[in-house]
Amino acid sequence: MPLRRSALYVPGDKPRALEKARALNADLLILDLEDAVAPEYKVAAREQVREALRQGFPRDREVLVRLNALSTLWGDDDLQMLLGAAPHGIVLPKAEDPAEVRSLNLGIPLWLTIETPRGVLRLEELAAVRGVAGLVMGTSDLVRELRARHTPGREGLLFALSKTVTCARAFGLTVLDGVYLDFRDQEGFARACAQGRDLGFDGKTVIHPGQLETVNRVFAPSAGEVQRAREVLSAWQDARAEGKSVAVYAGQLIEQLHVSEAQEVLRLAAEVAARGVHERDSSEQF
Ligand SMILES: CC(C)(COP(=O)(O)OP(=O)(O)OC[C@H]1O[C@@H](n2cnc3c(N)ncnc32)[C@H](O)[C@@H]1OP(=O)(O)O)[C@@H](O)C(=O)NCCC(=O)NCCSC(=O)C[C@H](O)C(=O)O
Ligand SMILES: [Mg+2]
Repeated sequence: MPLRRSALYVPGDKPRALEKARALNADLLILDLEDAVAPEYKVAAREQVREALRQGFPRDREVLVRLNALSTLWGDDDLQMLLGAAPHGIVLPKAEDPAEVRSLNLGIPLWLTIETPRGVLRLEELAAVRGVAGLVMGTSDLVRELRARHTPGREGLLFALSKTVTCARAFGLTVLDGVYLDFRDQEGFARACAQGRDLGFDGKTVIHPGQLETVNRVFAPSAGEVQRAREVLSAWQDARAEGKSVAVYAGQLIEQLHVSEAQEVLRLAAEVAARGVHERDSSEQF
């Protein structure tokens, strides 16, 4: 699975943001035609996104586009534009109907936003549709629809968050956590990132460039985790060379599954390092 720690929503009606996004350290960009764009700018935004895709983005960036729901005035035209422009993926908002998702299997990977109670209830069917590559939490819509509240621990969302992660894992999909709206609050944002990581998300969607450094750091293995992974592998190799079926490292039992975990940590760390030059070069403050 590619490195997908951060996914920045970029409003499709803001040429300055579309331009700026090219140089930002987001693993994915989600060019947005849906909720970031007011109705009167929908048509212009579609043209601006088409032009941005035509001009292209850096090679190591995955570029997705979130279209308007197909039930809206704009959805069908958005889809036609995207079939021609061929981004790396199409993000469907408010996904809840597996038949509609099946009808969108058009050769471009599909990402589903899970942000309605019906979407949560039908997750297994949605995640199983051929062509679906990832699930994206839409926590703002979901909080509103559930009549829950935005709390620091996101208690009202835990069922949906965990069910989405579980379904993504069951079907081999990438899974991204929802946005943190208070984009100047770095401490609260770091806690929300850590919670998402600990729940099993691969990364998190963000709304502002100033959130990228934190999300990229939290969803990457720490230096301590990398060190531990190396030592686990070394302890395992020693144990196997001695003919043992399991190893003990730092007083803990190590089995094959822990070896696989350690290998995954090192794989992610290598991918982060490969991006690192680009990230260290960016000293811009927001
Ligand atoms: C939240 C914002 C409206 C804040 O905008 P602003 O006050 O203009 O921020 P700054 O002045 O601090 O911006 C500094 C520079 O960064 C550029 N910028 C800002 N945001 C972005 C962005 N998202 N992508 C690219 N570039 C960005 C500005 O242009 C400034 O550049 P410069 O001119 O060089 O100084 C704004 O950040 C924003 O609009 N964010 C995105 C909002 C959005 O996409 N919303 C929809 C997605 S969230 C959602 O719907 C989730 C889900 O569906 C759910 O239900 O949960
Ligand atoms: Mg939404």
